[in-house]
Amino acid sequence: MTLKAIKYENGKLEVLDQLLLPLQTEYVNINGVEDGWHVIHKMQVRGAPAIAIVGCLSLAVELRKEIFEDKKILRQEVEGKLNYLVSARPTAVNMKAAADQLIELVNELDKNNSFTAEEMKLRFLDAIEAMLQKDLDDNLAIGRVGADALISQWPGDAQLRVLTHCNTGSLATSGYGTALGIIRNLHSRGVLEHAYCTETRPYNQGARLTAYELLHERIPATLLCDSMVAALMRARRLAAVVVGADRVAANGDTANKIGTYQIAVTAKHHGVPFFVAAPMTSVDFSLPSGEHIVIEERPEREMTYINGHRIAAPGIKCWNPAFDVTPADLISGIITERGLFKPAELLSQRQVPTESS
Ligand SMILES: CSC[C@H]1O[C@H](OP(=O)(O)O)[C@H](O)[C@@H]1O
Repeated sequence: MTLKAIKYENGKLEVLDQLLLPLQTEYVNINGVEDGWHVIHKMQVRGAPAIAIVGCLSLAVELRKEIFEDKKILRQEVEGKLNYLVSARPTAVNMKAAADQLIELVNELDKNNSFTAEEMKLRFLDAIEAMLQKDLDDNLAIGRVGADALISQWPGDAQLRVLTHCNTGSLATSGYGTALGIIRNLHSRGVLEHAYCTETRPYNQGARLTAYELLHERIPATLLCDSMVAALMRARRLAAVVVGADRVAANGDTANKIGTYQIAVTAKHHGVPFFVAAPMTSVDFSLPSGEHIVIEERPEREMTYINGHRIAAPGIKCWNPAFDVTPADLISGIITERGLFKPAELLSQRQVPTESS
């Protein structure tokens, strides 16, 4: 049973407060989009897919409480609140992509005179609530595709040692995870020798969240400081690095948690295949390359304090980008629910419609 970052039932939404993990397990009630915006912005919930799901569900919670008689008012309220939710964190594309799709839906429903305002609202709510299962289905598919890919490029029947960065598991999605889902799948097949997770300063998604998920399921794992990746690759032959993504550009350049780029450079130097695992909802075909991706900068306090204790010299200037961009030429493959693609092959998926759940 994997950890649940998101609990949603009959219009009630709760999110696991990830700022308190792993030592405290507390759920936060989400009563509307204001709550949704704040838990995303403060990173009480995080992870590209989870951000989109929680953001949209926070709108669903709010709409369920209202009765609408005017379709135009419903459409305007939906558009305004979705665009507000997109502003909570700028780099991950999933919330923006979901907002665009839902705004397109609500405009279609508004123009369709066979629907009353309440029927339009119910159709809209169904589309939002379907995101949970769609994301889980995508993650299970990514797990299968990714495990097949890693096994096929690893000689013989030797077990695999895999490194991952940040947290891309059940705590970043609706369940199972993306890159961590591949590690779960390898473990379930009995072919994972060991997983290595980096602490992922300064938010410590690896030390606090990924390590927690791996221990929770008794998956053999070792925690590394971010500075230890090169030494590990020199000491142990890794089968692959697999990481998540916040926004993949059309050419395969990938924005992911800060530190991903230097792991990719290190992997290239050591001849370790480097894979990105992401659902197609994380691909932004409107961006030709990664140079156009907006990189969120977070407050310096997130670097200079741990649990309220200052760890850096008072007064030192800080730079705290939450993401970096790994160029496509450092990426061996992009693992999606539709299959494994080389970065240059990704564009072939641009017009392929996403199956509804
Ligand atoms: C499947 S999660 C994708 C992505 O999101 C994480 O960022 P954050 O924890 O700041 O939301 C990290 O970059 C993961 O790889």
